[in-house]
Amino acid sequence: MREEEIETAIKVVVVGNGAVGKSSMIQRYCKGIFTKDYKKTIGVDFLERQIEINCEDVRLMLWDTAGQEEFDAITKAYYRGAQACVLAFSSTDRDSFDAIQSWKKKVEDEVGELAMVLVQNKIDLEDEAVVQQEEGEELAKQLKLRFYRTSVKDNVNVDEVFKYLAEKYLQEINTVVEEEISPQKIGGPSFFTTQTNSTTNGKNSEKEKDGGTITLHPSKRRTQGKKNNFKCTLL
Ligand SMILES: Nc1nc2c(ncn2[C@@H]2O[C@H](COP(=O)(O)OP(=O)(O)OP(=O)(O)O)[C@@H](O)[C@H]2O)c(=O)[nH]1
Repeated sequence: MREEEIETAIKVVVVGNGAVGKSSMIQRYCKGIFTKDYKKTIGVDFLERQIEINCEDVRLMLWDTAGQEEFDAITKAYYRGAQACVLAFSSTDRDSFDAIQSWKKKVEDEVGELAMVLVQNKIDLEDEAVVQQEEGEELAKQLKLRFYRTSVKDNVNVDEVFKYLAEKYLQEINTVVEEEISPQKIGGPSFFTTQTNSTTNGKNSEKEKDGGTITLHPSKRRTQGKKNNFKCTLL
């Protein structure tokens, strides 16, 4: 019998103008709370939550970055190593919508390509809305990103945003492993299986003698050097 234990950690950065609801979104997702008070983030903050995707444990490390430009130098350093990103704007703040492309660029300049999603927050504030749903949809189409409309206050779609990013990231990384690793090199496809049908070759993996643990090191080419090790235990 063979049992698999996989742990993946994903660094997610949440970016966007000040007061769009980045801290609130992370707090809602990780702690299940919402507060009306606005406390400007100074620099960066960090929370994490563990979820399960396709029977796989995934640890999401959520980095909350300040929206004000004065903190750009600090926050940029924290983008490095990110594997996923939330680009957030607020329904009630046109400037935050107009700034999305520049946030995207700031992150990509540091990290390269990564799993991204566009989020329109504060959809509960219908009367104060200055950005329409269609505009968000249009921008998402243009940027080729999935679009979510959230209300952190009413807890609408917040879980979905992070679940999508985790799934997208896992899909990408598993494609890398599948693309680059030929089963023949390790003596046939039955040697190693995961929920993703990933296999490995001698270069990117080690089979440790004790307990039959295999550690997969996905290619650095598509992951831009980020470390994401899959651990599977064969029983
Ligand atoms: N009505 C409503 N208010 C929200 C929502 N999300 C956040 N807020 C409020 O918006 C304000 C700003 O939220 P924050 O989460 O602090 O914003 P931020 O993007 O982290 O701001 P910076 O730290 O300055 O970058 C707070 O008063 C929140 O309570 C929402 O979905 N609906």
